[in-house]
Amino acid sequence: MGVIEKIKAIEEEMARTQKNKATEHHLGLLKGKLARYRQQLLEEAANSNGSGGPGTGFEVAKSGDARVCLIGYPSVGKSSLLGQITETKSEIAHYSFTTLTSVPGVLKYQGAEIQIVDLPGIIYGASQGKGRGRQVVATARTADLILMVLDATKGAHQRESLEKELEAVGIRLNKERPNIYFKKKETGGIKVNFLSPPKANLTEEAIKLLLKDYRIHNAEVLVRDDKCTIDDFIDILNDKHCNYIKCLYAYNKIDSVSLEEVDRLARQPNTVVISCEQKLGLDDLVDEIWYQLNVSRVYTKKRGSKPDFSDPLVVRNDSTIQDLCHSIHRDFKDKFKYALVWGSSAKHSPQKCGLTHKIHDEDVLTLFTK
Ligand SMILES: Nc1nc2c(ncn2[C@@H]2O[C@H](COP(=O)(O)OP(=O)(O)OP(=O)(O)O)[C@@H](O)[C@H]2O)c(=O)[nH]1
Repeated sequence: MGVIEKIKAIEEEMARTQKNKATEHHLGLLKGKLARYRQQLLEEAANSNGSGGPGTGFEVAKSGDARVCLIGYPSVGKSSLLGQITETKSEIAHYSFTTLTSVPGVLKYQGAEIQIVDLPGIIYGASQGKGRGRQVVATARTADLILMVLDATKGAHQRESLEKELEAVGIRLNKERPNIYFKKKETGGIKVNFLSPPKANLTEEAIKLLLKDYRIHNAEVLVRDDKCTIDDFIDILNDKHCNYIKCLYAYNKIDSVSLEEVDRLARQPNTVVISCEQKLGLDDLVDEIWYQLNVSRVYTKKRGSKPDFSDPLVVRNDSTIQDLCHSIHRDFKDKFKYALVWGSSAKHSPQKCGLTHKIHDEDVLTLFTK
């Protein structure tokens, strides 16, 4: 039996199995197997150059300060959106499947450059190993933020099925990595500990059953969060293939639905409502993209001259001067002597700071080297 058939058989068995306390462990085992086979399928795809290596006209080099991937069904308006918020104008035809290769555009936000990649609108079937869907997934994994573009005139199924597809290939949206410590050992058997008694279905028995199925006989497990589920533990077992990515939902074409519907959609979490045609909500969307990326701009200034506000360095929020040095060059921190810092992170202006100083958005720094 091939992997695809095995996946199908497990999915069928899961659909047949009633969900209740008695079947919980059995379902957990099936889910664990399913995750393993899906991983195998994606690995096979990657090895056969299905992940979008050179020559497929798909993979895009990561450039700019952050990457946002657009995902959505054909004709929801991804190309129109890209045309509105980035500097790359992609051709829009009034029929489906115009986006056959990904078109990277650059969104300039107060000097920072955010790469926006439009993925082909064909993600469906990716988890079953079908065609281009796999390549879409491989690129989606590299995103700092996924922007799911949805058609406000269509029902909830479009969002649900995209989420299901992403879920099936190990992309977890708006979720933190489960707080479980797991380490394989050479000897000593299986040791399972809980910081506090489990409140969900992840019990010691469930963990031991899964580990046995994964042929892991020596390991240490510490569940730090009492709300962790069997699914969370399966994710930890398949950690290399799980990506935890933020997702922003953009409902387009709000010009074509009632105000009540716009209001209902806009109240959902992590959601922005827009109309590319009427140019509604686009500024809010760009602000929200920036906010969700969770990055800060830092301006550098040479001694005696004004800072260059047109060309910021972009670092994750909560970064230190050491992180900033690392983003300039791998070895830069070895040359670093001290920095003068202006801005909200400085106690007085300028403050003389070392490598451990935490920088804030829009700080200005002069770096002194040895
Ligand atoms: N009413 C309305 N129509 C829109 C809006 N934005 C885009 N459209 C229309 O939706 C259709 C599809 O737009 P595209 O931008 O090509 O959509 P896409 O998601 O890139 O489609 P594919 O290239 O097939 O993946 C076009 O006919 C657009 O004119 C909008 O805000 N309101």
